[in-house]
Amino acid sequence: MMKDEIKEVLISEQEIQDKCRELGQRITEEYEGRFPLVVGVLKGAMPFMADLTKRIDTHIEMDFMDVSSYGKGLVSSGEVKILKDLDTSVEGRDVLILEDIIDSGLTLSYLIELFHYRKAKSVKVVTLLDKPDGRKVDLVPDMAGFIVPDAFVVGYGLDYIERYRNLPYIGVLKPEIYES
Ligand SMILES: O=P(O)(O)OC[C@H]1O[C@H](OP(=O)(O)OP(=O)(O)O)[C@H](O)[C@@H]1O
Ligand SMILES: Nc1nc2[nH]cnc2c(=O)[nH]1
Repeated sequence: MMKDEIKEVLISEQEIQDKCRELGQRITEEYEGRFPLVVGVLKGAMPFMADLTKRIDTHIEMDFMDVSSYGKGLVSSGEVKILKDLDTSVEGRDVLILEDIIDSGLTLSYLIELFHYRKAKSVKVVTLLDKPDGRKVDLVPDMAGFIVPDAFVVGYGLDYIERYRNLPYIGVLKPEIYES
């Protein structure tokens, strides 16, 4: 079974759900009456977007972007390519980007710059996981769920070669998975 391939659970399903409730409350308070555009970054942010937005008790608009850093697998190359753009204009909007993880920070710094260039009124970032040790650019999220160590994590949207996104928790894989 898939769960037998996990060496260690770092963040449990319950901890993730509790964090979504807490972040949802903070977002509700901050964005009440502002009708923000909440942008989920595919594919990784999909489970977080689904759970977190249900905890936001004010009107929001949801949209998605699919960006890919070239070089799949364990290492990000730093080049970002738009695979699916927003359906909505960000001009004059309060944009809240939802990410599953910030590692090098390259994906997000690209998106933040892009949304400012497109004349968003404000651009903020909420990430479930923050891996500060992986940073290649100076970027601090406005809200972060959990700090994770400098290890490759999977689950709850995060993949290894497109697998493990459907795990309900965050964990690290057994070393033999990378060898096979
Ligand atoms: O801070 P960075 O080093 O840029 O890494 C973070 C990005 O990497 C992952 O996405 P990926 O490009 O693997 O696409 P995916 O969400 O479709 O798996 C993750 O979902 C973040 O978007
Ligand atoms: N699955 C996964 N994707 C990432 N993208 C950037 N860092 C990570 C990570 O630790 N795990």
